[in-house]
Amino acid sequence: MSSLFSNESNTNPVLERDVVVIGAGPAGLMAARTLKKKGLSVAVLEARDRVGGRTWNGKVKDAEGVEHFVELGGQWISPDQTRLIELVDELGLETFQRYREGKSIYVAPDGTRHEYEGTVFPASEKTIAEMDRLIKIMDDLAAEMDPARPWAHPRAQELDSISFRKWLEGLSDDPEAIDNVSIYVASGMLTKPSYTFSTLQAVLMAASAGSFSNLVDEDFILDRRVVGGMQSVSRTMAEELGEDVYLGTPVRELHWAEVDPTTADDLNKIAADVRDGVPQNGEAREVIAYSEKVTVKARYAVLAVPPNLYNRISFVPPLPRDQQIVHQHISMGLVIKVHAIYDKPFWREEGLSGTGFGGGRLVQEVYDNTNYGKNFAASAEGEEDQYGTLVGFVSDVYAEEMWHLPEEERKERILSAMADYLGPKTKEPIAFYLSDMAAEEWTRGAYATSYDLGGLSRWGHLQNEPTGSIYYACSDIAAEGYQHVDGAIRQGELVAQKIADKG
Ligand SMILES: Cc1cc2nc3c(=O)[nH]c(=O)nc-3n(C[C@H](O)[C@H](O)[C@H](O)COP(=O)(O)OP(=O)(O)OC[C@H]3O[C@@H](n4cnc5c(N)ncnc54)[C@H](O)[C@@H]3O)c2cc1C
Repeated sequence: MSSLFSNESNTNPVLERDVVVIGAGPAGLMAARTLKKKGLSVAVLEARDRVGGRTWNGKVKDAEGVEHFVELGGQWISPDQTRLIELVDELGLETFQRYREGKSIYVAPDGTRHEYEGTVFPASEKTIAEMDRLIKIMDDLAAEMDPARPWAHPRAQELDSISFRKWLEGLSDDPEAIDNVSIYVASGMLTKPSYTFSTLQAVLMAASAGSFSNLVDEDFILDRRVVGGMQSVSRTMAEELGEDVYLGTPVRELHWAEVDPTTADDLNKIAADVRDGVPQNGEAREVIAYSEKVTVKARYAVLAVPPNLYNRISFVPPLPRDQQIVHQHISMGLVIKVHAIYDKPFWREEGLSGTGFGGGRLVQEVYDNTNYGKNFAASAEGEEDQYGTLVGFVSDVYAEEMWHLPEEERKERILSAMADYLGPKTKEPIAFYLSDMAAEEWTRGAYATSYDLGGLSRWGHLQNEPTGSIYYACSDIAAEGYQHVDGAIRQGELVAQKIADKG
């Protein structure tokens, strides 16, 4: 079979390991850590020059040159994310709670600003009752779903054939209630417009977090952060793995099977075929992962990259037809994470928590994201940062709109939208930074990938099935902790266990 890498001119060092792990995000590192603990040898090949994937500690400078700590990617942990909570503890890391004292702000569709306490938006009684009714319907559906097998839900096909927006519109004629309920999954989680993904996908998001009511409760879903940033979880695992982690090493080609030549169609000149990912009568064979720096021969591969990036790797032979089709129907969402730093958390002096919501607005959610513990700024161990940080999110179609604006106009529009919640001081941060991973070659969007309409019920059952000796691990194909770091950790551990069980 012709190949860019498997030829005589390739003089890269060849490593022999039990398992080659592709991707040093939380899923890949957890897989490698677990495999190593079970006595298997590993090599982790990571495309970027850092570990952590979509978790990433960054910094932004103010005009005085002070560097402020920002989390460019994943950061929050909720109480149901028990495997991640345990791991943080095992790694000797600590967490702190998001600031939540004081009143929250709700900006209604007519632009009026309301202060409120608790988790119920101060909408009209009718809208609140309607939201409660819709949330209850979602809770009931989520309770019926096994998040490991959403395609097995009794109404899977029906719920997967209708967009979340259309489905909500069929249940309610209150657009404010629909906007407010849909943001928890659409802009708030899948970061796609609610008319582009199915109700089944929305129910999965709820089931993976325990219930839809959990998604609605920001004090639950955005509960704690890791002192030193979520990337510290990956960094600490990578430190343990030491020289087994190879940075700046994108895997370009993965050899995984011998095809059965008898399946070739000579008459029409169609190459031999790989059926069902089980060549050689079901025998998995050695894999060889090629990169520009090293080649790894291994008994198994763990592909720990988001599904939208599978096709960046050249599989030799090509993957079975099922996989080739499925991978075309999984795509990343799109969201800009806004970081605005202030001399102090001014909103607290006004009795505000920093939390604000407004369904359908440019910035639909803002939170106090003030740091804790020693990072880049002047704070110390065990103390809160003296600077105040706000984080906001600009999702899907709004994110597209913002990137097409000149930089100053973009900043002005976003800060004005945040000021709708927390007042004019919001417009004067001492430092400002927008993170989104759409321009990152090794992610290409945020927060995570999901299926297009109908995809989950049609192909979801294939996403965790190994292909020969290739095992898939990523938060985006997780059950509990779906699209979250907890899901990545669970997935990494699960595939490591499956491989170890094979011996
Ligand atoms: C802005 C943002 C905010 C988020 N907020 C939260 C949050 O608050 N809480 C939460 O729990 N989750 C959050 N998430 C999601 C969370 O970060 C992800 O679920 C998690 O990082 C997924 O881990 P993973 O290992 O599955 O994939 P990734 O983190 O994407 O890691 C995959 C790794 O594979 C590497 N890679 C890709 N292709 C190749 C190749 N060919 N060869 C070698 N390496 C390759 C990549 O460089 C990357 O390092 C957020 C994500 C983003 C982007």
